[in-house]
Amino acid sequence: MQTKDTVSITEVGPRDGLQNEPNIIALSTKIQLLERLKEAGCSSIEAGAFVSPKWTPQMADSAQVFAELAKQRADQTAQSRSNSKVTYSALIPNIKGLEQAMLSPPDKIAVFTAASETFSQKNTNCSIQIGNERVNDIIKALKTYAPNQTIPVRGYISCVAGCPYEGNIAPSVVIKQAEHLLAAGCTEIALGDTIGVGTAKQIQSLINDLARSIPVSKIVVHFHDTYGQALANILASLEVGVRQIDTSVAGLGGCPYAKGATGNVATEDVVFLMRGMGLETGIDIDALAATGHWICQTLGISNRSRAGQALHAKL
Ligand SMILES: CC(C)(COP(=O)([O-])OP(=O)([O-])OC[C@H]1O[C@@H](n2cnc3c(N)ncnc32)[C@H](O)[C@@H]1OP(=O)([O-])[O-])[C@@H](O)C(=O)NCCC(=O)NCCSC(=O)C[C@@](C)(O)CC(=O)[O-]
Repeated sequence: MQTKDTVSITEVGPRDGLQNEPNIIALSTKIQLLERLKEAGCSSIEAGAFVSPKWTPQMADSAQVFAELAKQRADQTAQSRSNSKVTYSALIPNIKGLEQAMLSPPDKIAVFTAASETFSQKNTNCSIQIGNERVNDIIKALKTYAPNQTIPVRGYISCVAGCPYEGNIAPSVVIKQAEHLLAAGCTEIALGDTIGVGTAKQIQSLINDLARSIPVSKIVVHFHDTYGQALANILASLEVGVRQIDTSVAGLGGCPYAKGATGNVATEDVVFLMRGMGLETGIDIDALAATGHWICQTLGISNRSRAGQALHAKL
């Protein structure tokens, strides 16, 4: 449960970030990244996706990732388990994905939909309506897999501030979609500005509109930084009560179905901002910056975090 001075960050680099890398990434690199993020204090991490390997080959080894996480947890003593409790979540598109995920159950699952018909087709090969039916099926099936345990379900909505194919998206479509996801049993709604076109006033207005039917405590902001607006949009979201933010270490990522889209806002930049505002994230920014530098070196890519670069230059 968050207090007034706390912000909850979900690190999505291992999923949203790595899914876009052009080269296949070794399982050991993924495991090491997860370990380093945990050591840096990240307490909520989206660790993989049980999507079709034909569609997103970088996530094809997610079953191994979650098996390794389960093994690590089993090897820990009860004491160290409670000291280092991290919520690992997985993206699930359909029943087949859920079946595979439940072999080493994630702590949380994330279903994903869109506020744009065209994006829904490009990303999941189905309409918004069919996507919603899949969400209903997944949540219903989840109860049979884990009858004695409540596994929280995040519901993503892509393209909340604009679509690469359809342009403007009406807030009413986002609201309707969020209401559907909540009614289906989602415990939180992640607003994806997939192509980073949202601006502060627009985002604030969307959240205020949404907050009429959804408690703001259930809203997560998931901003890509393509147009350099993500930090401003996070600040605007905080002003209207949002306390859950998605970020990606070193700004890893992009979107395979949105040309030119960059990664999520960098975790280092957000932690730097939160620290300055006196909002606690539980993340050690130096350890995080070292992790951002390490993963970029390992993958041979540039670090998109401004704070991460500055902190690393001082080392
Ligand atoms: C939804 C599907 C699966 C439909 O894909 P489809 O091709 O329509 O699936 P299908 O049901 O027709 O089945 C075709 C084949 O795929 C297999 N299949 C079917 N499902 C699975 C599965 N789960 N895992 C493994 N295999 C699967 C299935 O078994 C069958 O195999 P075959 O008989 O041909 O050998 C596909 O479109 C898909 O995987 N899409 C996901 C693409 C993706 O990873 N996108 C990125 C994540 S979303 C995102 O990044 C946005 C977000 C969340 O970050 C928010 C934001 O920023 O906006």
